[in-house]
Amino acid sequence: MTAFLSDGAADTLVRLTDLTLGYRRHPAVHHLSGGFRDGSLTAIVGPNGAGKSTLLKAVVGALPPFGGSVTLHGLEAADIAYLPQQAEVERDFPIDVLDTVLLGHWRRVGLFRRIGRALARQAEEALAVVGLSGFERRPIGALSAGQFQRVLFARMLLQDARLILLDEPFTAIDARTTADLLDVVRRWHGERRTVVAVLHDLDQVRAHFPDTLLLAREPVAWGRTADTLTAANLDRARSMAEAWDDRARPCRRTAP
Ligand SMILES: Nc1ncnc2c1ncn2[C@@H]1O[C@H](COP(=O)(O)OP(=O)(O)OP(=O)(O)O)[C@@H](O)[C@H]1O
Repeated sequence: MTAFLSDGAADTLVRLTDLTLGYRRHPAVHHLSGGFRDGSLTAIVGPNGAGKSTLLKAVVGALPPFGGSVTLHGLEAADIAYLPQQAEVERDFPIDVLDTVLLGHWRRVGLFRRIGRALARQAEEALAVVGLSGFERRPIGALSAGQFQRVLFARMLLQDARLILLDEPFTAIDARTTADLLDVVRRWHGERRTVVAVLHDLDQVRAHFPDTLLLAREPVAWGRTADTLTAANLDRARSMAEAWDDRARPCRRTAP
């Protein structure tokens, strides 16, 4: 059975209305409607190229929709933390771990305000939460992929965002680091922040994520994880992705 979250719920923090997204007029996500509830913890899953990263980019406002809309209820830019895929994060510049974490504050304190002792202490505490005490003065270029991901989570801890969007946060990350960072995700959920994560490990999703959006260019199902990740829905997502033609012409379907 296909379940869809009602997008009219009063506690919806992010509402998607008949959202169609794409690049250079080629659609990547079609006619998606639904909502992320305030305080919910949602996984977005689907085959490669299903439009998962594209959807996160639209929610942060980095990609204007072809059609439909993203409505953020009572959220400002500073309330949103977005972690792109590792491959998209630049770490060639000479900056150390502590300063990277402190960048989590820039939207609130401004780039050129002096960082006081209290803020530096918060950054150190965030590093302790992710298991990186003692790494403060290490250049970020000298970290392993897992250590760097811990730094980015520490930065998000400092950001104190209401909506946290994570794009494949545990890809190429070892089991120990994944477990530690999943603890951070659970902590955010316990604090009633809204967390949305693009993930590929379905066992991990079933174990830790109460809600799931299954996407295959078009939405397949969106609701409680157990109702969404059924064999039938997963089969459907697979066949929808295989049937997709990347050279498809711009979408002409009208809203239902
Ligand atoms: N910058 C871009 N320019 C043009 N097309 C793009 C761009 N980014 C993504 N696409 C295309 O949009 C479609 C959806 O891509 P997207 O990265 O959102 O998928 P995904 O579900 O996140 O995939 P994966 O699981 O492989 O990360 C794909 O066909 C992809 O090739």
